[in-house]
Amino acid sequence: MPSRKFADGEVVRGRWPGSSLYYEVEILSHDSTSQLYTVKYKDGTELELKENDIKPLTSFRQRKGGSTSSSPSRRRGSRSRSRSRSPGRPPKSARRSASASHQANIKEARREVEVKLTPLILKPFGNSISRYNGEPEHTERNDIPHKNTQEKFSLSQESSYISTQYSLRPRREEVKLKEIDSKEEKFIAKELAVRTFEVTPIQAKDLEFGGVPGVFLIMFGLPVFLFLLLLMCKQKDPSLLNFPPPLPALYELWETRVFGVYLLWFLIQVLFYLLPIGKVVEGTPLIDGRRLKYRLNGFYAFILTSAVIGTSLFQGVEFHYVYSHFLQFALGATVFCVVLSVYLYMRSLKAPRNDLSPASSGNAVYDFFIGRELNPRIGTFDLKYFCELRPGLIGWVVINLVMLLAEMKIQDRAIPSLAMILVNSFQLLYVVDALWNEEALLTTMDIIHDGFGFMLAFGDLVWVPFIYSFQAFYLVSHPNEVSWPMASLIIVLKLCGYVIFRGANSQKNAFRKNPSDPKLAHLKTIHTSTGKHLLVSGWWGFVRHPNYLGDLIMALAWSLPCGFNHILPYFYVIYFTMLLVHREARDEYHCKKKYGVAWEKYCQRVPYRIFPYIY
Ligand SMILES: NC(=O)C1=CN([C@@H]2O[C@H](COP(=O)(O)OP(=O)(O)OC[C@H]3O[C@@H](n4cnc5c(N)ncnc54)[C@H](OP(=O)(O)O)[C@@H]3O)[C@@H](O)[C@H]2O)C=CC1
Ligand SMILES: CC(C)CCC[C@@H](C)[C@H]1CC=C2C3=C(CC[C@@]21C)[C@@]1(C)CC[C@H](O)C(C)(C)[C@@H]1CC3
Repeated sequence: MPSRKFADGEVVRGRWPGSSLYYEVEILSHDSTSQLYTVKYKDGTELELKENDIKPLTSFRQRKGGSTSSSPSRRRGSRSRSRSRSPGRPPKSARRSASASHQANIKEARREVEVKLTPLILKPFGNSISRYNGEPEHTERNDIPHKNTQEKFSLSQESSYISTQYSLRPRREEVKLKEIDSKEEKFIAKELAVRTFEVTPIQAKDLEFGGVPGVFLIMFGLPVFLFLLLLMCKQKDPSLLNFPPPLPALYELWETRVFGVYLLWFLIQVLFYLLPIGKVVEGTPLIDGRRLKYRLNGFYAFILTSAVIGTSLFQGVEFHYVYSHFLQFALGATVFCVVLSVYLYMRSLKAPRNDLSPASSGNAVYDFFIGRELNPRIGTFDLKYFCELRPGLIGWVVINLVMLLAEMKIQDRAIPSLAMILVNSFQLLYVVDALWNEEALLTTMDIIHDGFGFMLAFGDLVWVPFIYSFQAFYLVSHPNEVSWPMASLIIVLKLCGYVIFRGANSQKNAFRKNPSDPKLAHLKTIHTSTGKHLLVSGWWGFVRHPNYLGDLIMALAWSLPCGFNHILPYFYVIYFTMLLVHREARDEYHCKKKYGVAWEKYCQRVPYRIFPYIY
């Protein structure tokens, strides 16, 4: 049996493939068949190396008077670029978790290090570390001499992501490096000037949602559609074959008191958001390396809201008012959302370029919809983050409760129907889960890529509370008796969906947080040119979006308690399938750009997107 020279866990120097440069790595495992070692660089990058490409730490010459200035952060002072991750600068979490002896090893190794790891910013937009270059082996490219800065930094017009690349250079090239750095800076500054929203040609960017006409239609069509749906649902026979009821005039729907109640609700949620309880975490790095801080207190806000609602019920507050003025509330929320969107657009005109969303295009209509500013904040108050989880999502649960009480009142029931209980508890679980796992929101497309504009404002503040509660609204005027065997089947379906949804989301979040989490050691991964890995087994080896699959199964379980008399309560499942299929396509587009051939490899290994053997 062939012997191995290095043991698992040993800290050694590994050659950066394609170069003669060595970096400190940790041996993770050894494959006796291929004779390859799997090693991990300090940034978490894992590679397979031959034994010849690995040297013990002791075989490196000790630098006299070893300065520790090899750290990119020290060399570059406080400039934001130094914050980018590189094999030479491990992420904070990795630094924290290392043992004391390992730390000593790292310090020792730093003194000896003969090379520099320089993160180079290639693109001026976005806040995720990504690049597209069409090949999975980032290691091969990094030592290519960059004679032509312009060529090296050529930017694909449609990409909106910041790209970070590790450049490996011997120490003696420091002076040259500085010259290149200053060229890079000039180039990036020039690029920034060119790639502003004012001058970016719209046609050069792939606009999503059908471009300007598409978003125009969505912005006017969706509110009208919302009111039509609610009006149809209130009809005795809500068949689609029936002529839709006429939309009431705006003045008939507007009630200042309702709007006041809505504002009060919003302000209570603002107050809860501002409470200094809950842990503070950092979001993903922004274009300039900054990481915004977010307080995770959504779950506390939910508990406090429940206490307020419980007390109000006890005090005899008439919650039926919300049901009897449901359309007026929907209009109040829509007006609020339009005002908010105008405010968001106006303030974005003054926002620094670095704060713009990678999705913004330069077209006023499109940007009003998609959101021009990525993370609009008033002080530490993050408007998008707040709206995504609080007033709408918690509001949805409160509206469901209102529907449950309305059902009891209108149908003269002593207890709510089983169908209503199922719908309420399933959706309550969904919302509590979102608030409990609040941190996961920070890596969603909405936070990382989309700006805060009409789309998310309307989605968060109007669509979620007034459409996602549609099944409960339907049951108030269209009772459906569910048998216990049927209820049991629906519960099993809901739980299956939840297990897939939560399992997939938790697996990915844990992997992104710590790729070498021992709990995930059994999972297979492929590495990508960005240094990040993609899971190709476990949930993410089943289909490419297992979390969407779970979410859709849950959506079906929410509609089934409404029975099969009408298609209307299945509207959510139909809409949600369309939303997630479209979202999957958007994500696919971004991932292809980010991961290039590695993504294609992943698609080959995991051919189905959402539904196994179907799509
Ligand atoms: N109820 C609702 O109305 C809605 C619910 N949702 C739910 O929100 C959740 C978040 O959705 P969303 O933000 O769209 O996207 P995902 O949580 O699915 O995240 C997609 C990202 O995950 C990473 N990724 C993709 N494949 C892999 C892989 N194989 N291994 C590791 N990482 C991978 C990529 O980012 P990177 O590599 O950069 O980490 C990709 O961009 C989902 O559960 C969804 O169902 C979403 C929309 C609406
Ligand atoms: C109507 C518009 C054209 C589209 C609106 C889409 C929005 C309704 C959704 C976009 C992404 C969302 C997410 C959730 C709710 C719906 C919206 C706002 C989410 C908060 C639901 C709970 C989940 O657990 C989640 C992962 C936190 C979701 C994040 C995305």
